[in-house]
Amino acid sequence: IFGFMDVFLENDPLSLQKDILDHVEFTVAKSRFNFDDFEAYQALAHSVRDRLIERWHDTQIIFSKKDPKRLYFLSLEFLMGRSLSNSVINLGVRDQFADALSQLGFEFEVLAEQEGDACLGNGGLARLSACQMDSLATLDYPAIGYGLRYQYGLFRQIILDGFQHEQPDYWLNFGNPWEIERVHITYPVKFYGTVTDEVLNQEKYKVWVPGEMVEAVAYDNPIPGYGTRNTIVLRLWAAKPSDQHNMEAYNTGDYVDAVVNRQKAESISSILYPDDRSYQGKELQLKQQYFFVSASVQDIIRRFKDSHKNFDEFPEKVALQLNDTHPSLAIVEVMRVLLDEEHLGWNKAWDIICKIFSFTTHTVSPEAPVKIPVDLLGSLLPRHLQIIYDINFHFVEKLKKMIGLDYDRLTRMSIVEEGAVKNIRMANLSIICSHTVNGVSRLHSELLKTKLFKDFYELWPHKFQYKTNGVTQRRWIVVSNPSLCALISKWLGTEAWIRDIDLLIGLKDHADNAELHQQWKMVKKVNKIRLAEYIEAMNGLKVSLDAMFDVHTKRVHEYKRQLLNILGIIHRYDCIKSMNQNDRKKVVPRVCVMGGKAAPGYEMAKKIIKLFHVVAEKINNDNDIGDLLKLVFIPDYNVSVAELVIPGADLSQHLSTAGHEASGTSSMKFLMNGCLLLATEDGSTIEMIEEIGQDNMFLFGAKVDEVPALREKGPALKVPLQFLRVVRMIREGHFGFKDYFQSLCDKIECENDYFLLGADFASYLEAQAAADKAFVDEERWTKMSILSAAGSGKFSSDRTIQQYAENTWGIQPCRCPF
Ligand SMILES: CCc1ccc([C@H](C)CC(=O)N[C@@H]2O[C@H](CO)[C@@H](O)[C@H](O)[C@H]2O)cc1
Repeated sequence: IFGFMDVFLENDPLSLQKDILDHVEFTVAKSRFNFDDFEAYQALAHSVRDRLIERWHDTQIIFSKKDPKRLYFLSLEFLMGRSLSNSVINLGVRDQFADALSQLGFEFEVLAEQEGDACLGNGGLARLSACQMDSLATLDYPAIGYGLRYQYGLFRQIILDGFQHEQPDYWLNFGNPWEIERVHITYPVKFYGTVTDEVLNQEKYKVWVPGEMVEAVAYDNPIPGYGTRNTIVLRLWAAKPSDQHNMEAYNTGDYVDAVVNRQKAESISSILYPDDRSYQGKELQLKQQYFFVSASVQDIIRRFKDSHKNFDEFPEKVALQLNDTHPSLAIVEVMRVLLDEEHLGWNKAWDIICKIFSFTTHTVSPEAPVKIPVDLLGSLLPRHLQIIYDINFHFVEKLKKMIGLDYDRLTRMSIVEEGAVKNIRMANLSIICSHTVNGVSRLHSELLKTKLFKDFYELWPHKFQYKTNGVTQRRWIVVSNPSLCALISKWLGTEAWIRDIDLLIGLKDHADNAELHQQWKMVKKVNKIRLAEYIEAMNGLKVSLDAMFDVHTKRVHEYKRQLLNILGIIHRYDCIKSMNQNDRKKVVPRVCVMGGKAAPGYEMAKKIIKLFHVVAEKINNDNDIGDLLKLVFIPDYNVSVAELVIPGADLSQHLSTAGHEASGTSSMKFLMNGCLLLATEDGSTIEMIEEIGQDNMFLFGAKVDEVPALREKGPALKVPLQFLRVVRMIREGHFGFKDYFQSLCDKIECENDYFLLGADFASYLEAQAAADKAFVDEERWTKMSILSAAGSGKFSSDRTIQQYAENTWGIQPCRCPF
């Protein structure tokens, strides 16, 4: 079509060597005869980037030619991790680069270790966004991700004497080869100020006169698809001082102050809020949310107006996805622009809003939905508050007609929460203004319909759907577990599963094949060795490869019940201690691996991390125990650490009290890597049972509909003696820090035990015993492991994105033809 095919960059080892050495000399500016691993990594990264940019340009050409409906994915968090390995694998040039490097005397894997993680997010929601971007690109959907370019990502977790300490993550210290600064793509963002009325050709319009302006600058991160030339973009905004500054300040001599003031602008996008529990109501957090929303909306409308005359087509060309409520101000911002700048009038503007927005919520707990104090919103965004009041007025008027004067319900559904402190309910705003409201698993969606958003479901049942989460098999098998990737391709006789994961089910036919069993065990061994080496390097602990590697890695939260795991470990230790030599021979050796960050202000979570360390201290140094039980806390758990831990796990734990985990996604990564799950029937685990069968999992605990009754019971609730015993051991200081852990014990004793650790303890121990029993039967375990991977296809983010594209966004693939 374009007749300039031959301009493409060559990928033969010789051309690659030349490109890398050119970047050493001209990009890294080091002599091509003397450069170290990090400089080699930087040169390698730039060579790969060149190929990403080339494909990105070709993709943009197709998109602007075909002018398809586009998806705009708005998320305040993207947990991208490392880009090098994923990029060369999706570009299909990993081996070529590895060859070129080895001829230059470098090893690809060694250079890959030089890259730091891009940790621009907290946990589940953030990593899900990254997996979904990979699937959007791979499935050739015309999409753009919008977010914030934090200068400080999620804090580095340092463990000192068993306590978590946070260190700032200045990840841009040595530059970032995976982004392209778009100095010409900038937008002014306004804050504060007043709203006045203006009359234009007899029409009255609102004009917002801001009190402060900053500049948003775009940084583009190319996202390559796998097995396609399509490469889409993740556009992250950074705040810069606006050059519209009032000269006045300078002339009055306080020049330095004026410049310092300017500098302050940059702080808006500087740091990620490390708390994934609830909105702190901080002004800076709200400024961040509006800053990225305003820049993104201006960019979306600019792109639309570049090739469309009027807004009638807008809903046919634009789908806006709200990743939880954090970007929901986008609704009000689009309304403001359509009203105040495009002068479309209320009805036309409102009609467009209701056709373009879709909202996905990721939380179940009633207190999580974001509420913004009216005062704060009114001072920072005076025009937006007016529009929210108008939206609410129209909504409540309509509601009255539909449900009559049921004041309780009207009050519950109002966007404005009256009370001592008036708040704006961002979840209500998001539901009212979105055509679709998605949960992230089937159970989650049921809970939204019957509890969290019951009023809205009864009003608009058609709006409520669910898209069970998924993870990308490119990063979570091909990149992180190359030996399993090769084994699967060999037994399926194709690599097509990497783009079409349902083919994985083909492994089921070989689930009893001894040869596969032997090779499957070998792959797990290789990955356990890699994990054991990392543990020894990080913790100085030598662990036995014959032990069951039992892994519990995720953010630390009381509802995720890392404490239940620790109580189970203390019970196991206590049992072993009271055994005679002979019985000890029957004990299945365990290496209990825990990892995860606690939000800095989350005291209880930090106590749980400390408790794990003091219990580890006791058990790991108890000669009676030896290799029967070892505890390892992996510090600073992030994406690249997960890529190393997950392939090496035999068993992974997902212990959330039923009804508390919206979905869970780490469980999906473990499943894909043939790791068996010990879990409660919560979130997406329920759908896993349907896919692989409960015989291949170790399930325990109260089911979601049993929880309320158990909570009712309070002090009458029967808890096993073993539970009381292990809690008493902690209370009595068996592991030290007696006083420090009292509050932790208080929270799990009888009526306070909101997350039902006592109620679930007995069945938890049974599930653990069942896992021990299965583990010693290697062929049974290996079969369960093969069937777990074989049945994991549903949990690919490709399936999730396909469902969103067809049922929510109404977008079609637009593939680069060459
Ligand atoms: C404003 C503070 C804040 C920041 C992030 C969040 C996230 C929504 C928390 C989160 O990551 N939730 C997790 O989302 C995953 C992806 O859908 C789910 O799999 C997890 O069950 C859910 O806990 C809440 C509040």
